[in-house]
Amino acid sequence: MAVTPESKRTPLIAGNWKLNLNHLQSIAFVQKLAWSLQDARLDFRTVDVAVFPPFTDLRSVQSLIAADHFPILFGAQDLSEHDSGAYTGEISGAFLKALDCRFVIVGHSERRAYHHETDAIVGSKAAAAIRHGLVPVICVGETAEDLETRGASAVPVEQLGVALEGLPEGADFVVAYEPVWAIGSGRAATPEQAESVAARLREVIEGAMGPDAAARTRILYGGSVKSDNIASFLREPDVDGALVGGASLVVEEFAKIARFQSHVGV
Ligand SMILES: O=C(CO)COP(=O)(O)O
Repeated sequence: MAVTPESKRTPLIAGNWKLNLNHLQSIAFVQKLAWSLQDARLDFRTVDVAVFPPFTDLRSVQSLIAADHFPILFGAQDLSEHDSGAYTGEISGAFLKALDCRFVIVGHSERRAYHHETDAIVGSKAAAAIRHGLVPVICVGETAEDLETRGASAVPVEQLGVALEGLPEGADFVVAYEPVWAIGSGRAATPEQAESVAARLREVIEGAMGPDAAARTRILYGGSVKSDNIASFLREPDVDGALVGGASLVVEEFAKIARFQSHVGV
């Protein structure tokens, strides 16, 4: 879908910490990140910066951000598809909302692979997020084998189609296109590859949720994003930010990614 620069959505730079940084480390990290971005005079009206700590860090991150008015957003890495009941170990959307989470990641490829989350479960989690006023970051992406046998977009298109089925009209959500072969491999997709899948995903959103949703929904790229390749992705018309793993654990590197507009023009 062609988008003029004026209609570009506010970029979202999101750091998925995965199973890293305990609650004490998360406090130090968020302080340093906020100071670094404020020092660099990042204009927070032009970019949203969010971190996704482990559940046990959320209270610490919430308290710090609220107390110091840091303009940093945060979310959780997963939630339960259930709202309450006998589901040992699960965390509900209501619990996350009560900690001021804005976002929650659903369907990360690591959860699909290691926790056997199906497209239907991911859809049900996305719906649970919306039910509780959270913005789901719906992750989709093909494995190396999918890429070889079915091309880049077939699996992400299928995954997103199912995830959107149970969402109400007007739902606010983010999509993250993360090719599994690019995650943690140091081998990022090219900006052209990311754009080509992102454009297909935008068509899926348009088909399922209508043209307004397609125009306003942010589609992120994830997989070996670093400060030296971020700007090339953000130049693509349908790529509206990044979901960053490894590089989001190093404060200076993540701050540099968040400041992509200053080090290379887009
Ligand atoms: O999985 C990712 C973010 O969710 C990407 O991880 P890397 O940035 O480490 O490749």
